[in-house]
Amino acid sequence: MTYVVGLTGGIGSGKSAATAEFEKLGIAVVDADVVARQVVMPGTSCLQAIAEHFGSHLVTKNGELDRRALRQRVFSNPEEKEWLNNLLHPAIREEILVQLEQAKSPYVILSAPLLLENGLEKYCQRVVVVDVPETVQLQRTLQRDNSPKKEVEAIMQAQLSRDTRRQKADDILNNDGSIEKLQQQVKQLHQRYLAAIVAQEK
Ligand SMILES: CC(C)(COP(=O)(O)OP(=O)(O)OC[C@H]1O[C@@H](n2cnc3c(N)ncnc32)[C@H](O)[C@@H]1O)[C@@H](O)C(=O)NCCC(=O)NCCS
Ligand SMILES: Nc1ncnc2c1ncn2[C@@H]1O[C@H](COP(=O)(O)OP(=O)(O)OP(=O)(O)O)[C@@H](O)[C@H]1O
Repeated sequence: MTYVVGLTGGIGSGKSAATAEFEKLGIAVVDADVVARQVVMPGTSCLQAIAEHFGSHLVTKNGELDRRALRQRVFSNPEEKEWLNNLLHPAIREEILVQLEQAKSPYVILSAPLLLENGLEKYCQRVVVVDVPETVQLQRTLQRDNSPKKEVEAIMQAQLSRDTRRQKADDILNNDGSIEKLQQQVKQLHQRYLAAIVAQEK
């Protein structure tokens, strides 16, 4: 399999902003959040299981998952979050591995908010963490999602702490500055990963 760089960070840390920069550099990105949407598309067994467990009202009239309703259910009830994770994480992992195999760029980014929580780093040669203070996470997510503060805080509580994530990182992207600063750091890491691949091939 191609050289895999795991990219993670808490909600609203800037994973999508960072992966967009890697894509501009011609690097394939496998995004767990995108895969998480694919596995609950209309007609999937996962969506059927969610409707059977939580109630058919979680499926909209056009047959799609009511994501906001499910978000409210699972992040206010740890047992329900556990049930959903146990259903979706195996399906997400399976599809991630398929997409990693299909990647054609010099290395591939596996972006996952729960990369470390779900042990996905075992598929990665290197792990980069997008790091911001919790206050910045909260402010940016509230602005982007227009979600209740308690809900975003519950999601943050369901994820690793900032310190634990930083300790497990091989590389850090500091994203508490401008987007331009993030772009500069991504370009530097890109050169390092290309050099690491050349060194590995020798
Ligand atoms: C609950 C759902 C439907 C809410 O959907 P919604 O569109 O509102 O949010 P979205 O999927 O974009 O997630 C927003 C952020 O929430 C965080 N998050 C999502 N799922 C989880 C989870 N199970 N545990 C902790 N944080 C999570 C991540 O930081 C994610 O980037 C959705 O998050 C979901 O299906 N989660 C379970 C699948 C999962 O664990 N995805 C993460 C893959 S690593
Ligand atoms: N350096 C930055 N300066 C200002 N705003 C930023 C910066 N980086 C990201 N943002 C904004 O903060 C919000 C969160 O960023 P982004 O969506 O990339 O985070 P994420 O980690 O992918 O979030 P999630 O875990 O919810 O998928 C977005 O609205 C994004 O445009």
